[in-house]
Amino acid sequence: MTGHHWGYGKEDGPSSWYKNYPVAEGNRQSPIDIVPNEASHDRDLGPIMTNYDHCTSINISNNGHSVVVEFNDSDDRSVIKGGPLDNPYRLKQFHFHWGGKGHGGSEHTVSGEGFASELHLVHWNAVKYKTYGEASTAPDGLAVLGIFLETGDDHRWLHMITDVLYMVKYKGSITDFKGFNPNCLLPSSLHYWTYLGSLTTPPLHESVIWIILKEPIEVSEKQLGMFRMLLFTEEDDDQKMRMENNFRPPQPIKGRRVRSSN
Ligand SMILES: NS(=O)(=O)c1cc(F)ccc1F
Ligand SMILES: [Zn+2]
Repeated sequence: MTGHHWGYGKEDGPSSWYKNYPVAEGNRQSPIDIVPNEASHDRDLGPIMTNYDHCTSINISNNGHSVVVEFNDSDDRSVIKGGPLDNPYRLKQFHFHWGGKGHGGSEHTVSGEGFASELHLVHWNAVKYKTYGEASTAPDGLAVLGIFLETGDDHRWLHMITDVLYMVKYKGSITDFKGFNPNCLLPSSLHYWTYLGSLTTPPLHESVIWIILKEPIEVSEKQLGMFRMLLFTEEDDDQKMRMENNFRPPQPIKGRRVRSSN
């Protein structure tokens, strides 16, 4: 019996995930709508620090839900620390969520406004937990750094990713992707909002400390269009489903507090 099938379509999309993943209706689900003037400014929330050693990227793949760049997480070479985190969290992978041509695409929204896309850098607490799997089910197990992408100028470094997307067009495809330093995808300001939430795809574990950067990065419409040439479907699948709108809409805040760095 393979794991539950889920997707972003009418039948298997976000509104039906609760059937196989009841935590979808839990008290700390993600994403959420962030309302800046309701966020509490916390003086003792320090800056976040990323220390990404470029030689830890391994491969890039299409998992049928997004395009994912995996990292070697066997030591603390590439970590995020500071801010709301009690210790360094190890970079495991990053991936994207995006919309269809011209509308929506991000998962988190700001005052109800969505962005064209959202980049998630996924880290796990290797100080407290032995494996990513164990951390992914613990309330302080994961830290995901979210970065909004808006359309505008070409992003000089995103080309390193969009130029190889043709190699991972189909679900299940994977190719080498070494020497990529995700520091090149960060905006100039590391000011952020932070709150306690969950994975935004099944299994929707409530194990994520979210850190969402306030400043979006700019990418061109052309670069975003490259993501939309990816497919949800496998090479031998006769129906070719374009990979787009792979985002979960905002979930109930359920009394949670969103904190803001200075
Ligand atoms: N979109 S997400 O950053 O919450 C996420 C990260 C994972 F590693 C696995 C599942 C996820 F949904
Ligand atoms: Zn994500």
